[in-house]
Amino acid sequence: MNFYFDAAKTLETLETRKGSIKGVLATLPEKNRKRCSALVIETLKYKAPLMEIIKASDLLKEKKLNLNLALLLVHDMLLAKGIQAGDGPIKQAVLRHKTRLNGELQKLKIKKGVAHTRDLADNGDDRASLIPRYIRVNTSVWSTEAAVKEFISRGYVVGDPTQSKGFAHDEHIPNLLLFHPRATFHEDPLYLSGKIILQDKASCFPAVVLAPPRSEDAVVIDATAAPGNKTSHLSALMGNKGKLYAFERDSKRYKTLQMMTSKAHCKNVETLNQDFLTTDPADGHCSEVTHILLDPSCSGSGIVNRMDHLLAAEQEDDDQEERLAKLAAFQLLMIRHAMKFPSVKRIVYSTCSVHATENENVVREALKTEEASGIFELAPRTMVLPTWHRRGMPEEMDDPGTFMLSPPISALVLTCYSSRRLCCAM
Ligand SMILES: C[S@@+](CC[C@H](N)C(=O)[O-])C[C@H]1O[C@@H](n2cnc3c(N)ncnc32)[C@H](O)[C@@H]1O
Repeated sequence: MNFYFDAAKTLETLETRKGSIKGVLATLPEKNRKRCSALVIETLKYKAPLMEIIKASDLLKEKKLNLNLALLLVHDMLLAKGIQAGDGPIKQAVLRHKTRLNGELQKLKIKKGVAHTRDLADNGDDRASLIPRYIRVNTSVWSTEAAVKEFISRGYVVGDPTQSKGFAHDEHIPNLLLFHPRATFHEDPLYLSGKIILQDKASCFPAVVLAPPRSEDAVVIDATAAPGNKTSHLSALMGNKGKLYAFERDSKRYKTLQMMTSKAHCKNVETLNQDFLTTDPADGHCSEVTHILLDPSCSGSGIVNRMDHLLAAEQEDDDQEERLAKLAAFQLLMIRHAMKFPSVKRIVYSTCSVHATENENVVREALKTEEASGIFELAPRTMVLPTWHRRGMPEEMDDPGTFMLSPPISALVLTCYSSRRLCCAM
């Protein structure tokens, strides 16, 4: 039954929208991760009909059950191979309602006019199936030329990634390859050994825009690092030289960060299970930091994948506004803190949100603060992926001439750049 408790806890975390489904599942204990993830995703796909079925029954009158646990157990009892746990009071409680729950399922299928139970599923956001599978070659381990040769030796052809065996170089991000959307590399030895990183294009923007120095005396901070894809990207861009301090305040996510940076062969990274806001910018190595990446917690509203779509519909408007305002206040605090580092030349702020509240508005406010005054300004387009076609929402900024850069789907990148001036782009 522990397995169901873990899965119920995961559903609970997802309700608080503290991260994407993928991110939250990555923090599950490795032992049960695969099985637990599959159950959570399947249950989310059927969440609406399962809720209807459970509510129409008396199941929740059973004292030992909360809604999430009930969703998982009813899912397995009605839609899978049965409850995978030994006999115990909780399993017995659900089994007592089996006939009624089954009856409600049949009624629901008639009401919805579907012949098969699978037709009740929410199969997610179709746009996700059009996004290429992106692979970042981990240049800390090998070169992109070697990676290309390896894929060609496996029968892949450089060219059109919409063909099942086609792949191509990304036109904006160096060392990023595009494959067919259905290509999977999760079990591939190249992925398991850290030679390739599965990282979407938008998520690669911040490290490239930060452009950290590639020298032995470089001192860089990744302020909000777990799970660590941007950390390993920064480390690779630094040529694994100098020092990259990676902060993560959440202890569970910190473990993932340690695992990911070790798997990616990052030798210049020092991970710190610490709140970035508690650092003293004037202290020790902090005073030498020249580049900071800030990719703080956000609403995740810009992430398009089949799974996160399953959570999207649940947010009420009022709740959302309050939540966004809270996130924006925290994000502003993080930028203000980063601006206090005395040697910092460039700050990149990025989110995977599509809301101006968390993007343009946060930057606009950041630029008005005393920390920014006379020191930081927005980066011009020439410094921030100049060939990228989109620049965010100028109407949301005080200076409509400011260039902003927004990827089409997954993330808004805002770059604050300083050489005693701050530049920014989204
Ligand atoms: C959006 S995620 C970062 C994703 C990461 N940059 C990557 O690409 O893999 C934000 C992370 O920041 C952490 N975090 C939030 N506030 C923090 C703080 N004040 N100090 C350190 N970490 C923080 C969260 O726990 C979360 O793991």
